[in-house]
Amino acid sequence: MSTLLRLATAGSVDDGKSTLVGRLLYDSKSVLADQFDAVERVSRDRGLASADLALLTDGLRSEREQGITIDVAYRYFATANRTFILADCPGHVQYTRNTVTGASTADVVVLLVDVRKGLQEQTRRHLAVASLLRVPHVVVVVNKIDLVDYDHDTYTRVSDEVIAAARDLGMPEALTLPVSALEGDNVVTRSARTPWYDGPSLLELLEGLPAKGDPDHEPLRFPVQLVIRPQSAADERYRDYRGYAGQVASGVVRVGDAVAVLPGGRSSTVVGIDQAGQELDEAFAPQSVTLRLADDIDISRGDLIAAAADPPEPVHDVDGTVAWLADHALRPGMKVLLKHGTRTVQALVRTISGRLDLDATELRPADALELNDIGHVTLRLASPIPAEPYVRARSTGAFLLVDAHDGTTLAAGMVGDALLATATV
Ligand SMILES: Nc1nc2c(ncn2[C@@H]2O[C@H](COP(=O)(O)OP(=O)(O)OP(=O)(O)O)[C@@H](O)[C@H]2O)c(=O)[nH]1
Repeated sequence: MSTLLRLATAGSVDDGKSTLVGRLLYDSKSVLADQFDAVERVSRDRGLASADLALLTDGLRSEREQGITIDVAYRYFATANRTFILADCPGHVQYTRNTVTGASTADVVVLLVDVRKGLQEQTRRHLAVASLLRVPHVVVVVNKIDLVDYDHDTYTRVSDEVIAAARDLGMPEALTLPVSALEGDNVVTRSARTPWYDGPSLLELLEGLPAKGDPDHEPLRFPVQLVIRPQSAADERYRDYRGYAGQVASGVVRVGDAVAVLPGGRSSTVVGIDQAGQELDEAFAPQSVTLRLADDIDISRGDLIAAAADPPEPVHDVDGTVAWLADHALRPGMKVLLKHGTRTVQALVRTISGRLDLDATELRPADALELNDIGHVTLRLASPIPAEPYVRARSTGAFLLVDAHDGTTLAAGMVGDALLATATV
């Protein structure tokens, strides 16, 4: 089993995310010497006394991609014990969009709080999003502890506040720790300046978190990205070749497995699993492979190959919890595109059944969802999708709402009443 850990950072502007990530990369020796030289040079040019580690992170952000990752940069780094994929979300105004994007695939969210400010509205919002997205672990870094002279009581007050808020949002215990990203206290090594804290450093904590669940216990979900049929294969062996390429979204697929193809519902058996010219006996999430089936079924991009014993039901109506990410409001009657796995269908917003009130942690009636609101909606689809509750399957329970005209992402959504389940726990 891989010990890969996906982490996302979140926090309000200036809480120190860039500095923390830079410190983590630098102190864990994940930064190349030439990158650090460049940071020292720029810091000197700007008249700073010491290297500004936030510059390491800003370099990372310039690697932004298009589309859904537009506001999030990903970076791999590794220690002797574990490989990490870091989704770094800038803390500007549209914090929810970034948090949702980064956190939707994360095993752990590292949430920063400035010890002098304590729990903020945005901290609550980030906790709510992490809770909705069922991120397995939340680590709250109580940062800038150097600015309160490493005071134990101040830390405890903030830590207690955060833990209570997390509990109100139905989250399992949030872990908290005192940190100075600037000075490096408790980031990679434990600090002598916080003798009252006997827990692990941030890196030790991240290295020790349990890895993702065993894919063997999850049902197979394989969204088809591409149908492969060599038209003029010179080699006779490939003349009748027909394969379905994609990425295993969850579970394991083995040769001989019975599968259902959705939304049509036809069933078949896996007779081959190909990957880069090799034949495999099995493949598991998140491997990209090509499946061959025993029967000649009409399958196209956007279909879902699922375990025959446990297939999701294709539905025309979807109840969902959405984080609204657009500047214009979401209102009933609006027409959008819904992207689910590799399938895109037209959708009509029928009702808004509520908006999450973060202070009361409950749903309140609403006519519209504004930028960064989290709410519950019902959607009618032009053609069915095999949707299943997000609480059951994170990979196939998630969807995006997209603007039909310009393709921008309007909302990140989760099938089902994740909100109510969360808010009433
Ligand atoms: N004293 C002290 N200052 C810190 C600490 N961490 C960050 N800072 C300072 O706080 C300011 C903001 O830090 P950044 O890392 O840029 O903040 P950010 O949250 O990443 O902000 P964005 O990149 O805009 O999202 C900078 O001046 C940092 O040097 C800390 O632990 N102690």
